[in-house]
Amino acid sequence: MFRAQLRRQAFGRLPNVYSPSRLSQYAGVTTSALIIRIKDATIYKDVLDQDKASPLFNNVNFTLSGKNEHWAIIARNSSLRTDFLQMLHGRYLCTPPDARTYPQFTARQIPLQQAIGYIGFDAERDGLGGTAVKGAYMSQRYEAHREVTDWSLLNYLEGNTDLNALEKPADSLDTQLLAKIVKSLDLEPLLQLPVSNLSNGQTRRARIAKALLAKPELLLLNAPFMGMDPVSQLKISSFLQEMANVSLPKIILAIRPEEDIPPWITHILHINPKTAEIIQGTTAHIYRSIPRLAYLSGPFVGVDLPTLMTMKCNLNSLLPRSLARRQHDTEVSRDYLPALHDPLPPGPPLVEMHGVKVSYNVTDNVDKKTVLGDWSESVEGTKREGLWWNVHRGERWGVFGPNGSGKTTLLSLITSDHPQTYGLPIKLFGRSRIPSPGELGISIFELQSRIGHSSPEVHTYFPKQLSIRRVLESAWADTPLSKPRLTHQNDVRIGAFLRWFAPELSPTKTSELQKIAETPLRGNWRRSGEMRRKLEHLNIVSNDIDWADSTTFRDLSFSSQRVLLFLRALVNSPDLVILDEAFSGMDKEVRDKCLLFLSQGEKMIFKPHGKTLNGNTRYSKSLQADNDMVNFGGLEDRQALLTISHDKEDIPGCIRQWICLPEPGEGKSARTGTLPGPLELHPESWRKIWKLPPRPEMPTIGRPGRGQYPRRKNYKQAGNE
Ligand SMILES: Nc1ncnc2c1ncn2[C@@H]1O[C@H](COP(=O)(O)OP(=O)(O)OP(=O)(O)O)[C@@H](O)[C@H]1O
Repeated sequence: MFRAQLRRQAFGRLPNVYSPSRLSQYAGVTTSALIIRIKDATIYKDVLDQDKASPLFNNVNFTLSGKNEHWAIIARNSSLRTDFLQMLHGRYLCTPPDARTYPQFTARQIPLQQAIGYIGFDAERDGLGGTAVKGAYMSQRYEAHREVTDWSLLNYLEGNTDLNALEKPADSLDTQLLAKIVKSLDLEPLLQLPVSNLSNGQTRRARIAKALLAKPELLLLNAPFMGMDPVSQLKISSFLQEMANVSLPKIILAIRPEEDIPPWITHILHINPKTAEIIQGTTAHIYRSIPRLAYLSGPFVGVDLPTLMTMKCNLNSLLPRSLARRQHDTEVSRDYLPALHDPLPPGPPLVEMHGVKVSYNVTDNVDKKTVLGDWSESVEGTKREGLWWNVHRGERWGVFGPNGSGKTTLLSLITSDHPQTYGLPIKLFGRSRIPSPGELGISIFELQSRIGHSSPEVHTYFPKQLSIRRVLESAWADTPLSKPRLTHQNDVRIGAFLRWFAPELSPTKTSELQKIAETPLRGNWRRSGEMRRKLEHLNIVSNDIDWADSTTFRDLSFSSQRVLLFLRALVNSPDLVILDEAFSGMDKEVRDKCLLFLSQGEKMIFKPHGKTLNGNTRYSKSLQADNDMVNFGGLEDRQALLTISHDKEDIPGCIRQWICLPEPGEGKSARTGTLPGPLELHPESWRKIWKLPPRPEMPTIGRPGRGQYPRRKNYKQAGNE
């Protein structure tokens, strides 16, 4: 009776999904012991939205107690995850105002800004924020020369990033904590390095360290594992668990549904991407409510369906029928490639590296650091120093390796952003950078016209004031800001790209093409003369894509900016396409659309709600394909592709060759291999690339079903007690 009363007092109405375990969990917890208490709240982005009655979240109920509970916020859409964490952080308008309270912080009079820390890696920009200085131009990252404002990582962590830093007393720094964090996050060897030289993964670790050093009571981490190699992911996850276990600080993670949910997470809050409806409870409870989540990111992640089927587990109750059927029937990848798919025969070499070694501070024996090629390998039977690697036309490479192993450095040698490209034994498109007797060197302008490149670095330094159309046009220019050399064909190609991606790029999120596709015409309308005329008319008049002139790169969301840079890398059909973390930060559906476009161009469309009886019915020929008006048909055989990603979901299905760089300082050489088909349909290959141990036995979810435990007799026979 008393318990029921208390429950009513603390929560009012019950949360959207309520589990008995959750009920008992809060019985006995007084309101003042709660860290966050949100009850029947409606959240608006700003006051104006309130007038328009378009809330971000409706009827939010959420409680974070001081108990040993660890929450993960899961949503497919990056902006939903960010908005929810920001809402927990005290941002946005809450109605009624007292529906969102922070009882513990209020009782102890700790200001919210001090009590709650937030770091976002997802839709927010990389880099170390305003507290540190990133290079002013892309190649500055790879230079050995240091400016006075090139703060070291130690300066950054200690907060000494003012020019008169020495005049500031280093009072509040907890040196013990600093030492512990630096050790646990493997930052020790990087402490004296300028922050602008850190790799993406190293930068992320540095940001986590900085946030922990501020000693918040609660730390909100948005997509902390994005861009981290699988080994670092595990290390950081167990370090966060260690901190969270003692509530120093308490941690809430926001992750994507396809990411592994760390095993120490006890509670999940899932946000529906379409309706923003919230479902929450213990992990076991959520896996039972949303079996798809258990399959995608829970204990079954990475286990292919046939293996799952053979496991002693009541899968029927776990997997929704449609998913089971789809996984079973489909024999094509997301980008419409068959499960077994031979690589293309290699053409002439585009990139030749004959013993490449990248070192910094070579004149200083103490500070000398080799970041790539610090090994010897067997080349045609002879031991040779450095990296020996060729990329041929028709090849599709995945470039892998732990954070800091030199992947971006390797690609920067190819794009020539790295100053050492000139002195190293590298040939690009058959020529060296510097002229040799009887041979002209390849110019930077020729390189730029033959390489399409999208990466977090390109994103950071790209001029944001350009219109969407100008961004695509700049693929035919010497630099993003110089005048492009355009022909009528280029214009038609740009129009085709803009139309295909109008739902992602235009302010109205609609596409004229879609409207035409839905126009009812008589007879075999998709292939009628009338349809063709309509499509041709679009190309001539082009007023359906006027928005591309009036909308700038800056106006787009982070995910759409990434889409635009991906399209820029493809639009002029360069000989070599380099996609370095090009899909990170994109929403899942958008990323899959980009992958399909890379492989099939305008030929195929994906219908998320198509019939699932036969996997192929989800894909159908496009209007353009039906009317022989495909302008871009995906990556061509004469092109080569290089992709970098730590996320297996971001690897294009066409990748057949892979190279994995060793851990820096390991002395081992790079490993190479091939894939039998799309990585998505060969999940075991991912473990092979990363040399990961076999997956542990699948844990039991919820109450064990029949046959999940060995019979008592066999159990004893096996020598167990
Ligand atoms: N100017 C420099 N001086 C010394 N070391 C540098 C310099 N520039 C880069 N590095 C180091 O080179 C190494 C390789 O960096 P790179 O960005 O190529 O790694 P990566 O494999 O792409 O990592 P990530 O997966 O984290 O993006 C890193 O350890 C980085 O700190």
